[in-house]
Amino acid sequence: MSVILENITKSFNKQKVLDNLNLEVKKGEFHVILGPSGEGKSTLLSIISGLIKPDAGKILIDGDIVNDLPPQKRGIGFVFQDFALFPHLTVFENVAYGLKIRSLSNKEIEDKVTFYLEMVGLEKHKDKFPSELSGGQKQRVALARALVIEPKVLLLDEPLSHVDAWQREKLREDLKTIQQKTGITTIYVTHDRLEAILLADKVSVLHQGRIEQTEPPKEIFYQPKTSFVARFVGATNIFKGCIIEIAGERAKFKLDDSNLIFTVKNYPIFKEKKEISLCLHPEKVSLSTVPKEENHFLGEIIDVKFLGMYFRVLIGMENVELEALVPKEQVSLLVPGENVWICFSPEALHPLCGRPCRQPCDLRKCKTENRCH
Ligand SMILES: Nc1ncnc2c1ncn2[C@@H]1O[C@H](COP(=O)(O)OP(=O)(O)OP(=O)(O)O)[C@@H](O)[C@H]1O
Repeated sequence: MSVILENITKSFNKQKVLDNLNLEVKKGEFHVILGPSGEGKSTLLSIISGLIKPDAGKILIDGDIVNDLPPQKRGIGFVFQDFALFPHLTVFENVAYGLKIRSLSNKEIEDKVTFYLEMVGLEKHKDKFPSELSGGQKQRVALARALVIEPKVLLLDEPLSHVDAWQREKLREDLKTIQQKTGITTIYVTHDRLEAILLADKVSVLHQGRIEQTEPPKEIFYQPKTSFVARFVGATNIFKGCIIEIAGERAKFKLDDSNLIFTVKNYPIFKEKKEISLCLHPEKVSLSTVPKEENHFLGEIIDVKFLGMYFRVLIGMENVELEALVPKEQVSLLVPGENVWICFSPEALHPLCGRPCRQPCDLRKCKTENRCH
């Protein structure tokens, strides 16, 4: 079932948390809402489920407006961050609870609970109490309990945040498999960009009460459209400057406060003398002892941080600092104080909007000066 939110607004104590928010989740989609803590992610899920009423706006499930339907009539399964299991009931009884209050027969309850406990890999633990389970197992019970009522939509509120790192990976994989198997429309909120990449068909980034960009994970990560999205997904190199020349497939971009000129792919929104910001993902920068690529600049290594498989390298060049994420094989190059060639392709640079649009931003449609820029 599809879920559509139209112009949802919600304030607490006169403080706006959601501000004319629009969102479209297609049938069968695994949709991740990504945003920092306190941006209103849980509020958004509570509004969809009916636990909280919006101050304004419409909630549509499968095309029907459900604003006035109570939570139990919306056909929604909810998995909370903190499991919210009944401590005095066994795993089986926790999962069976939603079916009992719907007055199903004992046989139907037995069959459905067994089916979903098998799906989440907990059939052997059905007689245990929540206190006898690990965090990951508790969240599997919560997932089975949400699925057993066969909801039209599954909402998950940071379900992996109280699960240890080892179990988190396995549970994340299982969640994706279960969602694909059941085909249930799923909305998953998180502040963790890795979870968003690994799980989502589509990611929506929430900022200042609105969805700032909705796209598949690859586009969100490599083609962020606002500086907030860029920073949040790790595209930390953001340059302000001006398009000074356009020639066919290429444009020249001069950075503010520097003599540096980058060669950029020519985007339809570019015009000569246009002021714009470009972002460059640190992964798209390579460091070399010899100049490579259309963009190559000599810089000085300022700092090197070890991140496991990669090094995060801070390099300075002509009033500009830039981050590169480079594989550890390049470690011999990386000595603070040494010079190094900073290389990247024109395609690695992406234009950003000056300010967010009311609708999720789409630069391809944004050809005029006055909408996004
Ligand atoms: N019932 C409430 N009464 C008053 N303020 C609330 C209520 N619920 C949420 N808020 C406030 O609304 C804002 C958004 O909260 P919300 O829990 O939706 O954010 P979140 O993005 O889910 O954060 P987190 O990732 O930390 O869970 C916060 O400032 C919070 O204090």
